[in-house]
Amino acid sequence: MCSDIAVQTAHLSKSYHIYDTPRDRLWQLLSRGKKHFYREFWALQDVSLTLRKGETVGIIGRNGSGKSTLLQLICGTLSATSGSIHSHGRVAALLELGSGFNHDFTGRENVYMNGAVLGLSRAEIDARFAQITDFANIGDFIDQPTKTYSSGMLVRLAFAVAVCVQPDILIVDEALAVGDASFQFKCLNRLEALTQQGTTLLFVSHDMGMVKRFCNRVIYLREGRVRASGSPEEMAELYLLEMRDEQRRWASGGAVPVAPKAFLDKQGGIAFGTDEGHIVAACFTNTDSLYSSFVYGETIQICIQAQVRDTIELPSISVTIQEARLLVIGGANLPLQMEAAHDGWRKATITVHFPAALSAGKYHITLKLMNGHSEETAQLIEKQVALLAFDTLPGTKDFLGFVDLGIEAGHALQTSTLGERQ
Ligand SMILES: Nc1ncnc2c1ncn2[C@@H]1O[C@H](COP(=O)(O)OP(=O)(O)OP(=O)(O)O)[C@@H](O)[C@H]1O
Repeated sequence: MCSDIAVQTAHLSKSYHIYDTPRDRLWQLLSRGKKHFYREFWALQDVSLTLRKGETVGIIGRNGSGKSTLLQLICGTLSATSGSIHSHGRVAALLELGSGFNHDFTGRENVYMNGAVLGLSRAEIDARFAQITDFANIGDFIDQPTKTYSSGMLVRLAFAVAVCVQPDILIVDEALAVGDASFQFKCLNRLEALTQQGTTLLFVSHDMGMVKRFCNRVIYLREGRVRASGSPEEMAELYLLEMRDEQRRWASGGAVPVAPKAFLDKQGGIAFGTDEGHIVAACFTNTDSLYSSFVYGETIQICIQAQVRDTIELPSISVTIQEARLLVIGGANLPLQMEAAHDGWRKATITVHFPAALSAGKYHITLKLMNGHSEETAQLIEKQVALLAFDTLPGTKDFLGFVDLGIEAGHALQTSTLGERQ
C-alpha cells in the first residue's frame, strides 16, 4: 500500500440474515444450510474508499444508511461478507458508548485493558496514565467500576484513552454528542491537534455544522452504498436536498418533488427546489453583480427578484450570511410583498441591507425562497447556496470573532457595591 494511505477498502459489503419469525431461525439451524429460511439484507454494499494520512473524513447519511457498519468493519469489530480492508497503523475507535469497556472493571483497569488492546505496553500506559485521567477529569471515579458511570463519564474516559494513545487512525461514531459543551470543546481542540500531527480521523455525525467545520472530505452513504463523496459543503447540501425532497413528497402526497435547479451564477454552484417558484435575480446594489467588497461599517445592500405561483400563500425570502466554510453567522426571514398575479405567477422585488460589522474576510450569502414565515414551518421553494460573495476589508475597530456585537465597558461599579451583592 502507498505510504500516505491510512485506510483502503475495496468493494466492501456486509449482509445480515433476517428471520421473519424465531421459528425460521430454528428451521435454519436444523436444515444445516441445505435451505434458506432467511432474507438477505445488505447493510453495506460495494464500498471502495481510500483515506489518506492526516485526512479528516466525515460519514453522513440518514438513519440505517450503513455508517456504523462501515466504521465497525474498518476497526475490525465486524467482519465483512465480501471485499477487503487494509489499514496502516494503530486504529483507535469510539463506537457505541462504553463498548470497549468491561463494566465490572474499574476505570483504571479499563484504561490498562484498552491500552493493551491498542498495542501499548504497561510501561507506555503508565507513562500516559496521568494525561488520560487529566483529560477525562472524572476524579475519584477512576477507581470505581465503569458500570457506575454516567454516559457522559463513560465517553470522557473512552475519549481520553483514544486520543492519548496517539492513534494513527481515529474512528468516532457520534460519541461527541454525549459529552457536555466544555468537554466537546476540549475534544474538538484535541482532535484538531491530532489531525495536524498526521492522525487520520473518520467520524460519523448528523451535525452538518460539525462536519463542515471539521472535515476535509465527506462520504455520503445512502441505503448502504456510497451515494456521493466530495467537499463537506457540497455533500451537506446534497444530503439536505434529498432530505427536503423526501419531506416535500411526503407532505404533498408525492406531488411536489425537490430537484436540482439552475444556479444563478454562471460560474456554477448548488441550487435546488421545487417548480413552485424561482429566485429570478440577485445582486449587490453597489456593484450590480454577485460579488462585492466593503469596508467595516459600510452598509451591505442586496436586491433580490423572485416569482412564485399564485397558489403560494406566504412567500418569503431567507437571507443567510455565512463565513468561508459556510457556517452560519446570521440571517433573517423576510415576507415578500407580491405584485398582482399574472398568468398564474406573482413577482416581487426586495432590497435587504445590514451593516458590515464583520471582521476582515470572505463571506457568502445563501438565499432561500420559501412558503411560510418561519424557518421551522416554512416549505422550501428554492435554495441558491452561497450565491453572493463579498469581502470585508480590515477596519480600525478591534473586536473578537466574526461579528462586532458592539460590546463596550459600562460605568465602573463601586467595589463596595460589588461586595454587597456577594
Ligand atoms: N445485527 C444486525 N442484524 C440485522 N440488521 C442489522 C444489524 N446491524 C445493523 N443492521 C441493519 O443494517 C443497516 C445499517 O445499520 P447502521 O447501524 O450501519 O446504520 P447507521 O447509518 O449507522 O444508522 P444510525 O444513523 O441510525 O446510527 C440498518 O438497516 C440496520 O437495521
